[in-house]
Amino acid sequence: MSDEILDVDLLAFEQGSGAQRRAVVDGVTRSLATGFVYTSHDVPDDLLDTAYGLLREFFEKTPDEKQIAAAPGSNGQTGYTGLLVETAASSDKPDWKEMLNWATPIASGHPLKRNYPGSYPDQVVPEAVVPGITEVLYRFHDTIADLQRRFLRVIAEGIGCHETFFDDMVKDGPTLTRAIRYPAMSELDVALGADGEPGHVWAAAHADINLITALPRSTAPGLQVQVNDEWVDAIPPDDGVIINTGLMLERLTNGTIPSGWHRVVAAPGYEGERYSVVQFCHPRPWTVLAPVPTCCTPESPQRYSAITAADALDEVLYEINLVEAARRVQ
Ligand SMILES: O=C(O)CCC(=O)C(=O)O
Ligand SMILES: [Fe+2]
Repeated sequence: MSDEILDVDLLAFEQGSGAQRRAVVDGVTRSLATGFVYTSHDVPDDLLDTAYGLLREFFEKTPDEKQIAAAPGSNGQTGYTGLLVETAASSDKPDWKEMLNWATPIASGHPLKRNYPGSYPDQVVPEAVVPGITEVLYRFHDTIADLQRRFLRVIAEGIGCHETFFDDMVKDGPTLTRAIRYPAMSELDVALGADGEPGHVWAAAHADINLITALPRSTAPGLQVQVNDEWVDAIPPDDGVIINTGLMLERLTNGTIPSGWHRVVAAPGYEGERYSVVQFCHPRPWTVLAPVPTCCTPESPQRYSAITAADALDEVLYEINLVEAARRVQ
């Protein structure tokens, strides 16, 4: 496996010459052997600053105030989820993190919402505790979602599909934005009490379920990627966005693009908290995830059967402990 996470220029793919465009496709294809790539972008800095500022204001509220933004019945797909709930499929120790999830609402009569209400819950945002946050969160969501749609065009070319292959697949998809606060590790013992078991980390090793994930900014190091059985720090260049691949893309590409395994751990000696906002780009739930013909060859025969995106997501939500009526880890 190639072991380097490369830095590419999405804008050169969109605006450059044929040779520049090919160089970006080539760089992305090589880098995604690790499941990760860094890219330049055109998301305005002040949008990131404003969103992160308001999110910090939210997470600094009292636990009771944050609970106002909880959305019972949504299985963590919108609103606030408290500390020590989400648990990586590979682990039985919940993550030391709290989070706020949101997505842009679609019309209630839209067939996607009628057929897949679980994927399109009515949005719960903390407007009551942080006035003005709703508009910023939705603007942030739409801006990053558009960046992901554009980045998928590079990937489409890289796998020999038409560059617009993913456009329809993600239009009105249940793409989810998630703000995460990881408290200082020193606070964990207090939270767990005397019976607490060791072994919790900020986020245990996992691969994301979706197509690709964008990570525009974090406030401290901690994200690590598994490359050739070693954990390496993911440190994007200044102003770079991290993109990582998920299990749905691995299935669609017949394993040609593996999903990126990652975890979030506090660096030894680091005593602070960490904030990050990530966005999971999802295909529409009715998408049948079957390997594309360009990725199935005599040397690489079809490895995966087909499954709908809705069913694939349902299975993972159970595995990661977000199904409220069936928590695997209490
Ligand atoms: O906080 C990060 O940098 C990554 C978070 C993550 O991997 C996730 O929420 O799936
Ligand atoms: Fe992740």
